Amino acid sequence: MRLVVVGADGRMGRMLIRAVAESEGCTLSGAIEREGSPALGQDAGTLAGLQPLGVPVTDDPLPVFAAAEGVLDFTTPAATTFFAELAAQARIVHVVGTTGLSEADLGKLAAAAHHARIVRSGNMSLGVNVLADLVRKVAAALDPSFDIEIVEMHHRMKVDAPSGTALLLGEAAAEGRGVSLPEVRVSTRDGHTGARRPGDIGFATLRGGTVVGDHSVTFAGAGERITLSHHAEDRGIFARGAVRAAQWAFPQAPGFYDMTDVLGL
Ligand SMILES: NC(=O)C1=CN([C@@H]2O[C@H](COP(=O)(O)OP(=O)(O)OC[C@H]3O[C@@H](n4cnc5c(N)ncnc54)[C@H](OP(=O)(O)O)[C@@H]3O)[C@@H](O)[C@H]2O)C=CC1
Ligand SMILES: O=C(O)C1=N[C@H](C(=O)O)C[C@H](O)C1
Repeated sequence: MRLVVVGADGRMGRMLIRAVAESEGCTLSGAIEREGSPALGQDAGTLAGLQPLGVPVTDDPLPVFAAAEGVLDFTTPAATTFFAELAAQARIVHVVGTTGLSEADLGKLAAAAHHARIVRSGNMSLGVNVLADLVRKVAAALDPSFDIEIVEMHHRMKVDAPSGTALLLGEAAAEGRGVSLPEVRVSTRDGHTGARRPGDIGFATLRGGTVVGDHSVTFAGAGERITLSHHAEDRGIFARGAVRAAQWAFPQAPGFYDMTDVLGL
């Protein structure tokens, strides 16, 4: 499968180039960066710490998308909605790892999914998606008097909060409990907040250092607590998940999919 990496010089972009190069049945057919990026013109393999792959980084996505079968996109919301339109025009697979997307951004992706095969997830790792399944089951099994709190920690450069993974886990908890996350979500607490409202799902965000991604979901009841957690140690888990998603989506019909479809969860 001919794959393009957009945001090629990013933390995930470089990891994705490596994952594509190491995946059987995949070749890197293009690497895109934004206009003015110092990576433009460099070989994508060299950029990712590999031998040269003969793929120069460019800021012109049109010819690159036209010659590709899929695009791996871990960039920014503005870039992702732009690339979704191009992927729809080219009728190719678009794997979206970008987090911090607004409802309006998601609407644009849904529109693009009439023609593109889009797989989007706040976390492309197998471990987190299995964790989400467990969270859904635990939330359904426990009575609603258990308070649900989600804590995440990421590196100091992360720009969005709560993380896409925290929101994915919150959605799983809300689904298990049969409630709508926007109605029970509490993402900030400061000052005299009053007592916890029964049924709320709380989010706490920590930022610092080089943490790849830590998430935990605590179910706190009267006299007991259950905590389920995941610790990402290497961004390769997200990159390999993204390549797997692209390969899964290749034979599918146009549509909007997520990692539960890819992994059959
Ligand atoms: N779903 C998942 O499993 C995971 C999701 N993520 C998400 O992926 C996203 C990227 O994370 P990360 O790699 O750490 O971030 P980085 O900032 O390191 O990488 C983003 C890259 O995209 C580039 N970029 C921005 N705009 C454009 C554009 N218009 N065209 C081409 N390239 C562009 C940036 O360039 P420049 O810096 O020059 O602006 C940068 O190189 C985040 O939203 C993060 O939360 C991360 C890990 C796993
Ligand atoms: O920005 C990151 O680094 C990560 N972002 C994703 C998120 O928002 O959950 C996935 C992973 O935790 C790393």
